[in-house]
Amino acid sequence: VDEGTRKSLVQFMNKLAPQREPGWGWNLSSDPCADLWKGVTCSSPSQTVKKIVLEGLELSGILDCDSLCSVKTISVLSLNDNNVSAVIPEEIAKCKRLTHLYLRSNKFSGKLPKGLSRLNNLKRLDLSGNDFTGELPDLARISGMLSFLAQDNRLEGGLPEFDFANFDEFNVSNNELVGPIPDVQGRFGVASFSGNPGLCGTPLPNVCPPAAPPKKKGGFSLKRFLVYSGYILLGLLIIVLLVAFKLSRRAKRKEDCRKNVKSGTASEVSNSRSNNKSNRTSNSSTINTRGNRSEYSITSMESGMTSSSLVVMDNRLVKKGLRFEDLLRAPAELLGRGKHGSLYKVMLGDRLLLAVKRVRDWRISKEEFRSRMEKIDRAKHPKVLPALALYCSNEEKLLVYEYQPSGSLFTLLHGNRDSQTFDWGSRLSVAVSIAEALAVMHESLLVDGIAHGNLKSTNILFDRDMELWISEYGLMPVDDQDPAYTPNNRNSSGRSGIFSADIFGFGVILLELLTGKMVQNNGYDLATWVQSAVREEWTVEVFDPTLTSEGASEERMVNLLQVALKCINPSAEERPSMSLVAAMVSKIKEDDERSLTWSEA
Ligand SMILES: Nc1ncnc2c1ncn2[C@@H]1O[C@H](COP(=O)(O)OP(=O)(O)OP(=O)(O)O)[C@@H](O)[C@H]1O
Repeated sequence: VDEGTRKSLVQFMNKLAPQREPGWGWNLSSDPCADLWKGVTCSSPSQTVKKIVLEGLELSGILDCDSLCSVKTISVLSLNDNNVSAVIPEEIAKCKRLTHLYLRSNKFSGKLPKGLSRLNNLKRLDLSGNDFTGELPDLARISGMLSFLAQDNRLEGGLPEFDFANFDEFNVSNNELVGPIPDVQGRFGVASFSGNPGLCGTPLPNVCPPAAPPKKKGGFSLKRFLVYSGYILLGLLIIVLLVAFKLSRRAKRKEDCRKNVKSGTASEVSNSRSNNKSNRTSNSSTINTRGNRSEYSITSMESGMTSSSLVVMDNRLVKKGLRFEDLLRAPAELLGRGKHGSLYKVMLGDRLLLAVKRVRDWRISKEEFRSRMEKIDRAKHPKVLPALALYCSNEEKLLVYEYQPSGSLFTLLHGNRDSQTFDWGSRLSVAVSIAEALAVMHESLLVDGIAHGNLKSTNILFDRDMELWISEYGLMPVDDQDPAYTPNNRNSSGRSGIFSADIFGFGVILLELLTGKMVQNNGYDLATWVQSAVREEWTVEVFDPTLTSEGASEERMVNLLQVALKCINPSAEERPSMSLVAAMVSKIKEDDERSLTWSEA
């Protein structure tokens, strides 16, 4: 473990337990992993600190998050049953990798930091048996939480709208909370909420008072009358125009349809991506073909699908009452035909745009498929695009995702984006986001053996706010013909080949980010080219010229290239784990940011 990490850990412990037993380690002359510091767990091959568990040790200092959170690899902190006091500092927000935070039965006090709600990877949080006051931060924005325990404090204010469907533990009893209890979906009883005289609604026996009627607005004025009549007239005009437009479109469609039927065939339009240029023909009844776009309804894909096999996982779609028939009837546009299936853009109602993936040739029973998708859904990582619904019969598998309007990493790198450049800092951020998300997913789904299975730049999507999403996680069986996959081998950390294939995929994404070059043949061409370039010692020539002309640090590009080369190591067993990769990439980004701050200063 490097010296910086050791220093930070010792500082953290100095604040927590200034007097401690010498046998614990926790000093600068020893190593937390090699010398087995008290309560420290490291990941075995990479020797990075993963967990700190210091329970029931009469620790009576304070929590120094500044030092703790500078060790980026920590995912578990437990200080249960000690005497740690004062507040949880705002800097806790920097512990981005934390998945488990246990602070039960201590002497913490004061308000909870807002930064707690920025710990996007948090799954379990135990704050019970302290002296916390003030309102709860908006923890409901952490989408993957599984448990929240905060009983026996003095917390005030209302409860956030937690998504109780995912929780297996929840307790806020014996506090000073007020207001209605959100819908707990029958999962938690009175014991989870009792001892808060101001709380009301199910499951507590006291009914909430009716909401106060909205305040009456001021009296009627001529001005307001004129404004409202103006709006009404404008609304009517828009409706008339819309109806006229729809009627004329319908007439045109009928006309086109008649022409298509006459000509006897309808052409499907190929994937717009370069690797899939050939037009195919189909005997499906295509509704309408305009320019290089096709409109289908999904009905044309498949007959014999039954409504009963649609599983709707997203609350918004449950509320909308999504039925399988709605999906089948909606207009759909073919976006691509990849190795593993086709992707359709489907317009549901006026506003909701969906991406429906039809998976091809996957011999997995419908029960297995469903359970696999539910496990992925439960892992709920904020950067992994959740499936909104799924359909499975033994022959056919469909996955429904939200359509992401800002394209993929592939289009960002290789598309025609005019003057917009994708700079070095943004590329590093993308690399860190993907690596960190995959590290958490690999860890959560290690036992189930579910990796992404098809990691590539077309599966890294951006939403309207250019937030990154990893799409199609676990949707494919890993191709056992793929040399990146070594089915029976387990590497030294016990990971099966399926996870190593993801690490290879990530390595290729790093190469794309560094070289700006397109990938063909699953990334082997790019990997081989870069490997030979590095052997020939013309490393610098491999980098994307826009990066070099932007002045991106050559040293850090080389460092990132070295990480990429480790990931694409032909021997799957020698590839590093995803959490080690994430730590290496994050370190490069931190160095880059630090050097920027220096040069600005
Ligand atoms: N949810 C989505 N929203 C918007 N675009 C998407 C979405 N999912 C995929 N895409 C884009 O649609 C195109 C086609 O997707 P598809 O999954 O068929 O391609 P692929 O990833 O190359 O194939 P495969 O996954 O079968 O190997 C890709 O360019 C992809 O980036």
